[in-house]
Amino acid sequence: MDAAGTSTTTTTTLLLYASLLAAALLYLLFVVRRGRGGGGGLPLPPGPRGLPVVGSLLSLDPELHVYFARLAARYGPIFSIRLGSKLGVVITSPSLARDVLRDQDLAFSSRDVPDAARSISYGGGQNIVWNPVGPTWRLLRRVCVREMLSPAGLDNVHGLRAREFRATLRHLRDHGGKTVDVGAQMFLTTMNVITGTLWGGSVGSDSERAAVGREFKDLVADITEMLGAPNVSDFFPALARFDLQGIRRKSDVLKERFNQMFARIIDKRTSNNNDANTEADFLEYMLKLEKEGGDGKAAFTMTNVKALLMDMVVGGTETTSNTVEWAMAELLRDPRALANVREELDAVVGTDALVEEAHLPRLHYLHAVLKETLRLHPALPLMVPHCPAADAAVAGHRVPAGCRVFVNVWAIHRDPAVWNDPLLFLPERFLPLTDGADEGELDYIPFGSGRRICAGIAMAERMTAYSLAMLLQAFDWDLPPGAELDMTEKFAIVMKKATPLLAVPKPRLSNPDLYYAAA
Ligand code: HEM
Repeated sequence: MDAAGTSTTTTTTLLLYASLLAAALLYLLFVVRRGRGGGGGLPLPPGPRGLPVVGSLLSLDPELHVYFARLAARYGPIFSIRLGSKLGVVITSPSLARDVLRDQDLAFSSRDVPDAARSISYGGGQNIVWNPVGPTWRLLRRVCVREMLSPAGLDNVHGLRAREFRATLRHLRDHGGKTVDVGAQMFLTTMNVITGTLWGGSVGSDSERAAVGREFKDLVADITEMLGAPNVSDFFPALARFDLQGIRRKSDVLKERFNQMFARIIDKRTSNNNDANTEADFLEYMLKLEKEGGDGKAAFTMTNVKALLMDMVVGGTETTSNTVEWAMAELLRDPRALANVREELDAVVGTDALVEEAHLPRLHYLHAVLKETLRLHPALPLMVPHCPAADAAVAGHRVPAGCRVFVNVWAIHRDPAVWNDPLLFLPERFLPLTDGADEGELDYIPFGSGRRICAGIAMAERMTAYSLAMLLQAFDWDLPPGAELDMTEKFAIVMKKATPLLAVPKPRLSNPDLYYAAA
């Protein structure tokens, strides 16, 4: 890290500590401490004792998934940790993950909404991710999964994906020999596919769309940073109104920028409403549902329309593009696995044609590479935390209502009791694709499980497979001269590579015209 970066980090850390100190004092001043919650007889899960008032906040490691894995090694597969006035409960075994996510799915299906997320999700209760399970959540999920994210919904916009992938292909071809930021490139492609699926061509020309894509990219990066930032308002909810670190103010600004972009896109669509060429895309479907007012069980408002657009744009982009970036990084340091992917691509597609989505079902090794990538680098290492609405019991321990339940997927996926050589990148462990993971025990859960399972699995699987296939079928890749691969992770709600993967593409298709073929 350079000097400027170090000083920014130091300032941020000092600010956090100062806020914590202020929070602790304010907390003591303003809050009458409540008792330890409804008895229930069962003990809380074991865990570090922590300090009065702040709990374990001062010993938190920014790499939260690794820190929690260390604590699990000491306290066991269920432990509790107090962070300010909040209690966290961390699950680190496949059988307890099954208990929480499947056997007691409904009891654990609420969310403890972080302050930043409340702002970004239009006050909470308006979108899928941060809504408790209920009629609104059901309606929103059904709308998305049925109309946009199901295999059939995805088939309807197959042409759009092909066009966006061809545009990326051309861009990389024109960059042949120059260094490319693989994750940033894949982010733009994913963003264009997702926004294209949401509102089709209503944003205008290609260059306008590229500009919108760039603006969204910065906004999504800022939002995931806000969601991952340790926030005093979350550790001491009674102090949230003071917004001591200004995170809510920043989140409100980001939300408003998104809001204005969505409003522009919706206005443009509604003013073109009589246009016979209006596409039957997801936005059109949502606007129709908004006019009807819902499904009779739950209302569907313009705020829901925007909150759902936010879910798709924020939930679908970095998760997908980071996975492709990790897969490329793993393959660039494993020539044997890379050669296997190539051999399969050459057998199924060859080098005289472009890879198409129709080829994907025959690319078994490539799918195994992606599964292995998500095993070692799950996009959401602690998932989206769950929350019991009432006191619950797990493995003889009390899990109090309102606490934040983390499932450490990252640690479960590296558990030597479950996986042979857990730290090695071995796609073969997923061949044939049905083997290698015990569904019953939930030892492989990159998309979660139960009611709250990722709503975008079909899209994620198609996009990651198509992206990786395209990058590897059409190009050879080298690291820039003198560069070394750095596989360090950076924890955030969506885990990143600490340093972006930079690599140099070299075209390998037999006919240069293929790179410029129309979809
Ligand atoms: C490799 C890519 C992806 C991974 C690894 C991933 C993983 C996850 C995980 C772990 C959760 C939380 C599950 C839980 O709370 O139990 C989740 C939730 C969600 N994901 Fe994904 N996701 C990916 C891509 C996508 C895409 C492409 C979309 C949509 C365009 C999407 C939409 C959602 C939504 C809406 C939720 C909230 C579900 C709910 O709370 O009911 N995801 N995802």
